[in-house]
Amino acid sequence: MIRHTAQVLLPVALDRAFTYGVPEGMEVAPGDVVHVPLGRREAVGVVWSGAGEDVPPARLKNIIDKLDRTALPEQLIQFVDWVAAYTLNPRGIVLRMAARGGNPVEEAPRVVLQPTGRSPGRMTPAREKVLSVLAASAQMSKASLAAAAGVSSGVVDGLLREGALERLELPPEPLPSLDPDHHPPVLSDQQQAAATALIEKVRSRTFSATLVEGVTGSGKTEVYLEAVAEALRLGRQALVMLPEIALTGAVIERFAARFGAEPAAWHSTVPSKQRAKTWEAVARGEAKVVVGARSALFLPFRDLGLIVVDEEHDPAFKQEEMPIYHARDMAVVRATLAACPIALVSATPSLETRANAARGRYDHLLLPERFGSRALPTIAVADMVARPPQRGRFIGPDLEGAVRSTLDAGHQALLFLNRRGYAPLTLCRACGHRLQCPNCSAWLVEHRYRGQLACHHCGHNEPIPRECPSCHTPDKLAPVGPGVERLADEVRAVFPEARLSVLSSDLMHGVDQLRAELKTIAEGQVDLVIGTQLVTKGHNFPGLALVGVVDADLGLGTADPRAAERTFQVLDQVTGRAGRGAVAGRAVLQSFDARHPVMKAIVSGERAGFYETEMETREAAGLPPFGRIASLVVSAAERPAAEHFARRLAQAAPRADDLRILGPAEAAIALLRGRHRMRLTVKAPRGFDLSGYVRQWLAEAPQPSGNTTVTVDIDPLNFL
Ligand SMILES: Nc1ncnc2c1ncn2[C@@H]1O[C@H](COP(=O)(O)OP(=O)(O)OP(=O)(O)O)[C@@H](O)[C@H]1O
Ligand SMILES: [Zn+2]
Repeated sequence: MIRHTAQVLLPVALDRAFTYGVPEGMEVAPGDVVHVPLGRREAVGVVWSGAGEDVPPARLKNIIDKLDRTALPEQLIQFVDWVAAYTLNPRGIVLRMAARGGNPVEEAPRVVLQPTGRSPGRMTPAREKVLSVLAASAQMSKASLAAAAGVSSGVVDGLLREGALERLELPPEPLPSLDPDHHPPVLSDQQQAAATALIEKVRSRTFSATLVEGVTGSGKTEVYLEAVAEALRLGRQALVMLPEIALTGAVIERFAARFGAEPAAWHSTVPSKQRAKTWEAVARGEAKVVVGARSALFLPFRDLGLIVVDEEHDPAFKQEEMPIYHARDMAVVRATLAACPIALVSATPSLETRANAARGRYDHLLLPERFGSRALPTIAVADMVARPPQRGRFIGPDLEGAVRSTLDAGHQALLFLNRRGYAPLTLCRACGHRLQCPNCSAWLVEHRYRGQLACHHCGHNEPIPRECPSCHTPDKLAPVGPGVERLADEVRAVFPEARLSVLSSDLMHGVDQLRAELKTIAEGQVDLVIGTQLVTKGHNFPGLALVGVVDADLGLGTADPRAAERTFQVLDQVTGRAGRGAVAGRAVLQSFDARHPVMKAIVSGERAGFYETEMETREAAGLPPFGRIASLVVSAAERPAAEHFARRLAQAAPRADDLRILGPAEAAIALLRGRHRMRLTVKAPRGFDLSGYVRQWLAEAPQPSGNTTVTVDIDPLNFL
């Protein structure tokens, strides 16, 4: 007899699916979530399509049972396979992203009380009050009934016992439905044109990709909300992806104001019970709009009608841990599979997306002006060479003057410094020793508020020592350079009267506190804000008149080929927080290199010119978006092992036309979490199948042994 079998993919670091027998009487289809035996354990897996391996009947194990969960849609299965094949992550690891819903929790029914019409044995004033409250609103929960009547719950219990009230179980409350016409805005002509174009795309029910490029404050959010509304009208689902979960709070409020109810949120801090509910609601097509971080891309949408990637240029869309993938790029793939439009939204698009628009692969919608009568901020560079700050200070005279006049006028100012902690480096003034992480090639960052030195790469923490660990001289350790904590000290000394808020991820206890703080700022209860990149993204602080960038050169001195692009994006975005309300905005950029093309572009607002020059530079160097890159990082506990294997790997690389392999070279962070790292960089022309090439290379090359590992990053953003 031929036994019926099924392929089951498990959410673990394996690429292949396993073959299991299907017991008599059980029916399974691709996407079904099942329990299977795995060694001596039990595991949850997903029935996959395609062939598994042949298993001799005697060794074939049966599926244990099928879970009571909505199956993963066919499209999600295809998507997992696609992402795994492109990124070279094992399929099981990618599946784990898609199966994150966890087990659905049986929802307790809502219990309410209602009158039976029978009178209690004895009537008291308290009992009368309860019954009269219920007469007005037929059903209530016990707690709210007692509260509304102003009696103890014992009174209600008495009425239940005597049969004057009865219990009723209601099904769980349905999700609030979003109304596309709840509160539509009046759009400007420019906004309306863009919105109409997007709405047309949603109606067409085919794949298209559109870059929505609009200056900060042009109303990009308002525009894509119209496309979301159209998806709602068609009864279809929409996914809106944001780079930062701190942003979701404000965005969800805007959605709620626009549609009369909150969309579903999906990110790492959503409690697991809620996640399970949301996962199911998305799978059943009941959750129509999801606002989430990159992992929302792996939700089991039933009928996806639109994807929006807001702040599409943001590097936070790239997940740097397993599975390594770029959520913006994979979102385009997802839209292709779903045959729906995708909108990539930004004030400063990535060069990749702009190049796709220039090649005509993406449509390009422009919003060149701010909404209403608001203007973009005027921007000036404060030359730190010509007019340096006082010794030991970081705010120069130009910026200090600008802050002072802003505060005097009763307006808000923001000082941006993308460095957490007190000082990025601690040095011994007796012997010159620099305090370094024991596990990484990185300096330890002083966090004075919590009295620790921390490594921002591995999370290592140690108390701040009193004496130098090298020469043992006491009290000679000195901070070098500023972090936001040190800047805060300076600000307190220079502007003692200002109400100050310091926004840095490590100073906030969770997303809720951060959101509360952002709200306080938006409401104008703070005069001066000091913030890291947390404050640059998409926030609306209506009273903010001045943005001061303390170190505008910070991102430029790196070997990252995208350094100029990144700096341009960050500076445009952070200066774009100024002047969004009634007061005009301005920005001051402190720079030691005032003539740098990035500073010039930001000051003059010559965006097109900047992009053109950057494109030319990239093209000349064969870098993305004109060429392709993959990187292979070999790491091992011992340096010689990493070096040796990296060399053997390089030797085993198949020859290919136009393809170059650089390295192995020591990675910029040569030691990370106690592992030595060597980097191989593959450069290929655009259109080259890099995933296929690297897959073949790794299959034919010697396999790493011991603790040596190889991490593949297709289209890397991070070159450290
Ligand atoms: N048509 C409109 N009617 C009323 N208010 C609008 C309209 N368009 C934009 N606004 C308001 O202008 C501000 C900026 O709009 P929005 O946040 O959508 O811009 P954005 O382009 O997404 O900005 P950024 O890229 O800087 O985050 C918001 O407070 C928004 O409510
Ligand atoms: Zn470290």
